[in-house]
Amino acid sequence: MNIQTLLNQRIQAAMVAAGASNTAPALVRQSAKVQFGDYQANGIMGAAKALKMNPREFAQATLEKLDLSDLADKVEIAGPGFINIFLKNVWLSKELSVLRTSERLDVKEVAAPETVVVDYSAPNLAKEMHVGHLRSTVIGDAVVRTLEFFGHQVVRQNHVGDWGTQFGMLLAYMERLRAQDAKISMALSDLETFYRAAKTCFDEDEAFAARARELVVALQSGDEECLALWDEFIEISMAHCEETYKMLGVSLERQHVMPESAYNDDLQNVVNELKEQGLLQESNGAQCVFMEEFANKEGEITPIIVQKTGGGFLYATTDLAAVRFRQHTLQANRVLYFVDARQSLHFQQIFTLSRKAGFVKPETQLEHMPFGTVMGSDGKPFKTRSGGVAKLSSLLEEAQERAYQLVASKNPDMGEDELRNIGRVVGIASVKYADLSKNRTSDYVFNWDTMLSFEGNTAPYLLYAYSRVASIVKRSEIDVASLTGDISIEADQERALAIKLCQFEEAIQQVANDGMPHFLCAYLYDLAGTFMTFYEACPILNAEEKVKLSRLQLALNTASTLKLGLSLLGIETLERM
Ligand SMILES: NC(=[NH2+])NCCC[C@H](N)C(=O)O
Repeated sequence: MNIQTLLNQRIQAAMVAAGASNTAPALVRQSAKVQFGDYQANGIMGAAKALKMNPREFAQATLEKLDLSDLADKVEIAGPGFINIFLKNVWLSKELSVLRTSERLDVKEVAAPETVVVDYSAPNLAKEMHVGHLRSTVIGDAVVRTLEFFGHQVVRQNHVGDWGTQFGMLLAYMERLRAQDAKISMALSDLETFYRAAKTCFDEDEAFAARARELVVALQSGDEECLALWDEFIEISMAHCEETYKMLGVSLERQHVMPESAYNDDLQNVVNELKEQGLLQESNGAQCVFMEEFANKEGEITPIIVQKTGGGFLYATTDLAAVRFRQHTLQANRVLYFVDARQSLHFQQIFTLSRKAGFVKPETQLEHMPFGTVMGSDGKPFKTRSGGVAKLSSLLEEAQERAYQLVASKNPDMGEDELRNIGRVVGIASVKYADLSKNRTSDYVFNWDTMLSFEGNTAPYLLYAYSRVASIVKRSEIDVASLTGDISIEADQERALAIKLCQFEEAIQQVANDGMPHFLCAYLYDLAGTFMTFYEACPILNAEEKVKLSRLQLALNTASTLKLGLSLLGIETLERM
C-alpha cells in the first residue's frame, strides 16, 4: 500500500476535472509538521499558474471535484494553495490490518516489470578488494534486492577489470616464480603483496618490464600459454572476491561476472561502427570521438579515446561494447551504474555517444549512480594505520572482532558460539549500514566508534530495536498466526506508529527509483524511534486484553517491517542480542 501514490492519483484526477492539464502533477508529500496534516499536495500552485488562475480558487475548484471521505477526516486549503490531508484513524486501522497479515507487507509487484541491468562491485582483479569497493558493492546490492522485490527482472553485471596492461606485469612475475619453482598459489594468497612485488620488478628491472609488455600483447592476441597463466591468476583473484562477497552477504555470484575481457572480440567492431558513422577523428595517432557537449568555456573538448596509437583499446571502448550488449543481448530497459563519482565524465560521455551511435534505444535509461569517497578522520581517503590501502576483507574481520568484544562485554552469560554469531552479524551490518545510511553522493568518514554505537542511526541501534520488539511479541506468548481483532488507534503515539508503518512502501519506492538506500535507512530509524516512543507511552503486555491484542499487532508489524526493510538492505537480523 502506498498512500502517497493513492493520494497523487485521486488529487490529480480532481485537478484535471477542475480544468488542469493531464500532466499537471499533484506533488503529494508527507507533511513536515502535524498542523499541516499527514500529507500535503503542493501541485496546485503550479497548475493554477498554467491556467492563469488564482491558486486558492483553483484549490477550491479541485476540492469540489475531490472526494477523500473514505480515507480522510479533513481536507483543507492552506497558505497560498496547499491542500492538507488528515487521514482517518479507522481507515489507517483497516489498511494496517491488511498490511500486517501479508508477508510482503502489502507491497504489490509492479504490473509491468522492467529488465534492469545493474553494474556494481566491479573490482579490478589485479589487486585485492579494498575499502573503495565497499560502496558500489553494498549500495548496488541493496538496490538490486529492492528492485527484485518489486518484481523487476534484474540482471547483475559484475564488470570486473581483468584485462589492463597491469596483467602483463603480473604474468611476468608469475613466470618468474614458476622458473624459480616457487608455489604460485601460495604467492597469490596475498594479492596485495604479490602486486607490490611485481610492481617493484617492473619499475626496477628493464628486462622484466620488457617481458611484461610482451606478455600483454601475447595475452591480447590469444596466446595459449599466456592465457593459461592469466586464467590461473584470475581464478585465484576471483575466489578472493567471492570470499569477501560471502562475508558481506552480498548476492553476487560467479554467473554475474561479466568481465572486461569478455568484450575483447567486439572492440574492433565498436570502433569500425563509430568510423562508419563518421563519428571518429584521428588525434595524435589515436582514434577519438569529439562531442560538442563536452567542450569547456574555451571551446576545448575532452575527447573519448577509443583506440590508442598502437591499436590498443581502452576502458571506454569496453564500456561502449558493454552498452550494446546490455541493450541487444540483455534487453535492458534501464541500466544502472554504481561507480565512483570520479568517473562521472566518463559515463556522461559513454551515454551521450551510445545514443548518438544508436547503441541504445531512445527509451532505454542509462543512469550513473555516483557515490562519494570513504574518508579517514584526517580528511583524506581512508587508509590503514600503516598508511596502506585498507583491504576490505581485513576491515570486515576487524569489524566482526570489535562487535564481538562489544556484545561480549554486555552479555557476560552468553555462550561463545552465540556471541561469535552476534559479533559476525553486528560487525558486518555496522560496516554496511554506515555506508548505506549516508546519502551516496557525499563522502563520509569511516569511524569504528560511530558505526558500532548503540545510539543514533546505526546498525547496532536498529538490530537491537528489532530484537527488543521481537522479544516483546515473544513474551506475550501469543500465537502470532491467530493474532486478530481490530487495531485500535486512540493515543497519538499509536497513530504516529500506524502511519509510519503504512509508509514502508513509499520508502522502498525511493530506493528503487533513485538508487538511494539511505531513504530506507532513515525510514527504519524513524520507525524504530516511533515504536520506542509508542512503547513508553502505551504499555502492551499489561494492558487489558483487547488493547493488548491491538498493540501487539502494532508491535508485530513493526518487527516484520524492520526485518523486511533490513533484508532489502542486505542486513541479517537477530532474535536476541
Ligand atoms: N562499466 C563499468 N565501467 N563499471 C565500473 C568498473 C569499475 C572499474 N573496474 C574500477 O575499479 O574503477
